[in-house]
Amino acid sequence: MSEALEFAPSSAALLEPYLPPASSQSTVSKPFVTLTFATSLDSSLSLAPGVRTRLSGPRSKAMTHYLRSRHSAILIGINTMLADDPGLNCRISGASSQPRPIIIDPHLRWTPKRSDKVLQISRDGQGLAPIVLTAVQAGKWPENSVSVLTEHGGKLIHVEPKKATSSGGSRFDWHDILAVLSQEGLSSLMVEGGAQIINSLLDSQYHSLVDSVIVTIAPTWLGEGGVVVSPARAHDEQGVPIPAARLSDVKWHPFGEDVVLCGRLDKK
Ligand SMILES: NC(=O)c1ccc[n+]([C@@H]2O[C@H](COP(=O)([O-])OP(=O)(O)OC[C@H]3O[C@@H](n4cnc5c(N)ncnc54)[C@H](O)[C@@H]3O)[C@@H](O)[C@H]2O)c1
Ligand SMILES: Nc1nc(=O)c(N)c(NC[C@H](O)[C@H](O)[C@H](O)COP(=O)(O)O)[nH]1
Repeated sequence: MSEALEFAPSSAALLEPYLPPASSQSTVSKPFVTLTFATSLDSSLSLAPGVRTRLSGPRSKAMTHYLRSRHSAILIGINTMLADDPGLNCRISGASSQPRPIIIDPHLRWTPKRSDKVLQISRDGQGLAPIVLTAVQAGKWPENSVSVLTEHGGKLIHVEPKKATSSGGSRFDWHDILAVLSQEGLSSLMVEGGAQIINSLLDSQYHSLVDSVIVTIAPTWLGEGGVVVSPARAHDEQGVPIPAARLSDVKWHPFGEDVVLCGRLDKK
């Protein structure tokens, strides 16, 4: 169905200090959280909302798939789901485990169809069916969405939103998202994007939840109008602007023409 990727053990060793422990614990209070994405030099994830844009070269792409093999779940926002029709599986040859896809879809904009790539892949035994986290109450879930997801081994879970955006959208608290994933027995989570998901997790109130950050930087500028990672401004007690987030414990590793930045968020 799709190409098998190779990732050398020597490259894997470089990432090890930033990855969840290999032995998975059966009960965890909070999943190990890795924030990971591919960005351009102007901090864009894609050319425009809804446009799938290849940034990673073959070696950093294989790196991302290796990360997928090392986490029990992979999380994306609904815009990414609708824009990319992603597979959300690990395509490293001989991968011993597959991550559980988690889709953040507060208003149930996704109508699951058997032709969606993530569902085809789960039918083929090449990956797992998604869990969709939604603000919609169980009694209001479309029957067809429930049956298509259930048929594949996926499901919907209600999460109570904690705040609303200026445009009336519901926002979850990341503590609540992680609590649900712990209850599902998922001990590690790779947050893959898109930009709204990443920007919301980079809010200073959530820095203590993020265990590591692994960013692929591609040698390209996407230009104005891109989907940009740029978290909300932070301020000190006097109201003076301060950096929104900073990494320490930083390592830079070239992978082909890209560079992969590993670090840990400074806790506020
Ligand atoms: N380069 C990369 O690594 C990468 C990774 C992922 C996605 N992408 C690209 O990013 C683009 C999509 O990004 P985007 O920013 O438009 O959308 P997104 O994927 O971040 O989804 C945004 C939606 O997710 C929901 N959401 C986000 N945070 C939430 C929260 N805290 N609580 C509840 N709901 C929340 C909201 O409904 C919001 O409208 C696509 O073009 C995709 O191709 C690139
Ligand atoms: N690492 C990375 N490099 C990229 O150049 C790129 N565009 C993404 N984008 C991440 C986003 O989540 C996509 O939707 C999935 O990468 C698609 O997932 P599949 O490959 O179909 O499994 N991620």
